[in-house]
Amino acid sequence: MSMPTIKAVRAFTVRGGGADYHDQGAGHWIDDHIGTPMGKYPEYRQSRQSFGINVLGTLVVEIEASDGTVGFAVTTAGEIGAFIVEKHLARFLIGRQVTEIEKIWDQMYFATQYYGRKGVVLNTISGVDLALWDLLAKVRGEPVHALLGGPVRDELQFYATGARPDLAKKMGFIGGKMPLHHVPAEGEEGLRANIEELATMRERCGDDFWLMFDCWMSLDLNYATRLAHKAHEYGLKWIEECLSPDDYWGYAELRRNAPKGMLVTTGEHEATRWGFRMLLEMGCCDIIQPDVGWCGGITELIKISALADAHSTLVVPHGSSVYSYHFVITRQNSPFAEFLMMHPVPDQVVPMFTPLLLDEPVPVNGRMKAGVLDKPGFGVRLNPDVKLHRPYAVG
Ligand SMILES: C[C@H](O)[C@H](O)CC(=O)C(=O)O
Ligand SMILES: [Mg+2]
Repeated sequence: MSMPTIKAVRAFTVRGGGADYHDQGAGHWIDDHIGTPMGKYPEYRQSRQSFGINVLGTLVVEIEASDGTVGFAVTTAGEIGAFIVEKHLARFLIGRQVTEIEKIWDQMYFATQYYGRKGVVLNTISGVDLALWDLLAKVRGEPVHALLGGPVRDELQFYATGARPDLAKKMGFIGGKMPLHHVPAEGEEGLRANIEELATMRERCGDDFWLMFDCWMSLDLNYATRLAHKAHEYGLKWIEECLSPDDYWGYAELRRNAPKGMLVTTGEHEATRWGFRMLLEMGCCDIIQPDVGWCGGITELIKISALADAHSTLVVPHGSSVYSYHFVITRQNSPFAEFLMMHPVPDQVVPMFTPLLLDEPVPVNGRMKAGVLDKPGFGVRLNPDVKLHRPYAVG
């Protein structure tokens, strides 16, 4: 069977929400005194935007095939990503068959290795990879999950990430992960405030609802260990991303020190099979949380997930909307998924990448039927009302 070839690669940037979900307006829960590694500086404590969490913006990668089919994907990489796509990566795609995903990934990774390996370069490679999967699935007239082996369950179950687990419970989610608001530099008072918040949510949500803390790389080992033990009294299910992603040794120690029954999770800022190999072989966590838009795309997540499975470790991808749903529905070692609450309060469910995509599915009563994903590609369209900017158009 002759396959179409790749005719054009285009990279756009977008501001305001979308894949850079931290790029929100004023008053959003996601920018309200959340603990970060910059929290040691009082002037950067109240707002993550104050230290530039949203400087990148969204990158949209569009890939057009010789038969006119267009695949696309979105990730967090903005103008830097657009430069890398148009000036460097496009050469590995133009003229290739749409099936050559594995070879293209290998060439993108090793051609950028001298300045890449992680971070914005891997976000960008992920965006190209996801657009290739979208394109191939559209050419074949199938959903991406079918290319990955098909669903292993009838529906996805979600926990919600947001400042109000009590509201998430009312909306049918299986759990609520809240941001940790105070960092070690805020002392014992901050630690007490963190625990009081958990106690309040436990009171409102009852004993059986999952509650988790997302610590967004903001703690040190000693504080994380103390927090974990105090939070255990309130049945905290897991403690997430406590330390720097580079501190594999700290994570291994934290996992040894954590109270029995509490899970240690991390990995949303980790990338590639080599990065996750460190987390898995060093026994850093109970659940890995790769973001498919940052870790290397679907091509790399397949390898990361297989490695995790061999280490009896669950894979619950970070955010990433449809790109994650199409993967999670196909894997036994991904028993549930994350839904990031992007409503500012958040008292209602809105699409995670709002307003960038059309047809982006959302959980209903904390669940999503597999059939909702039965559309060609990732099943989403770019919203024509959102203004795209192409800074590095070639030719
Ligand atoms: C709420 C967290 O600080 C972050 O914005 C999202 C995240 O880490 C997660 O969803 O996990
Ligand atoms: Mg997180």
